[in-house]
Amino acid sequence: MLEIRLTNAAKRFQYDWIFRHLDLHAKPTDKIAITGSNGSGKSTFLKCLAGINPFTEGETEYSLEQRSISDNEVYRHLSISAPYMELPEEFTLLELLGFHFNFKTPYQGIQLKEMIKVMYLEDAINKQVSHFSSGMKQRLKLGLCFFSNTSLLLLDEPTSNLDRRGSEWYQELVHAYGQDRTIFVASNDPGEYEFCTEHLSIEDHKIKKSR
Ligand SMILES: Nc1ncnc2c1ncn2[C@@H]1O[C@H](COP(=O)(O)OP(=O)(O)OP(=O)(O)O)[C@@H](O)[C@H]1O
Repeated sequence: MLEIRLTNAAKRFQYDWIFRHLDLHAKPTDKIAITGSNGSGKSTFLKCLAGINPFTEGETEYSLEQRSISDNEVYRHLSISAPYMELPEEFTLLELLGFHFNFKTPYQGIQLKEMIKVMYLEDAINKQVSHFSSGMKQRLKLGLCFFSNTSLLLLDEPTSNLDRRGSEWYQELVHAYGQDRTIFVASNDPGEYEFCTEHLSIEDHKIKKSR
């Protein structure tokens, strides 16, 4: 189970500070919402946590079962779903899942057939991902996240492109596959993070915490 400690973390692009002076201890199974207005830095914060962008200042410590994980190993323990993350569109669904799970272990041994059923994509098994609707792609992105055996899930606008049924499905996914994992949700839609017990709000370069 993964723990994250940030001490005095900060991010700046050129001369613009996005956030500063952040201390955070995310414990295993914590569910944390990141909120803030458009352009406040929610996605940037998730990218820093994922190691896609580096923090400008501060210390980051990741540990698994009390054992420290080096920065270049962190990616093995996390999954991210975000609007800016591309799917390999030339694959069919079955090819993509086969490829992905060559590298990641399935969560609790779940089989590809079961994943496809849970994502309600049975009719698209041999369809190229480039021909998926935006909602189908979003279910696939979230499925790849939740069905990979990683301790940290980073979800950026998780229900974008999902209809009402899809949004309810997302809640069920969190409930069925997210209980024993640390989850961060970057969002401005309360429906996406109602299960979160901690809130970080980014405004004016400051991050405010509340429960
Ligand atoms: N690579 C970059 N270089 C320079 N500035 C950047 C870069 N990435 C993001 N920014 C800036 O950082 C700020 C925060 O952007 P970010 O996408 O994190 O906001 P957000 O809160 O996720 O917004 P939204 O709710 O609109 O998705 C914005 O002013 C953005 O222009």
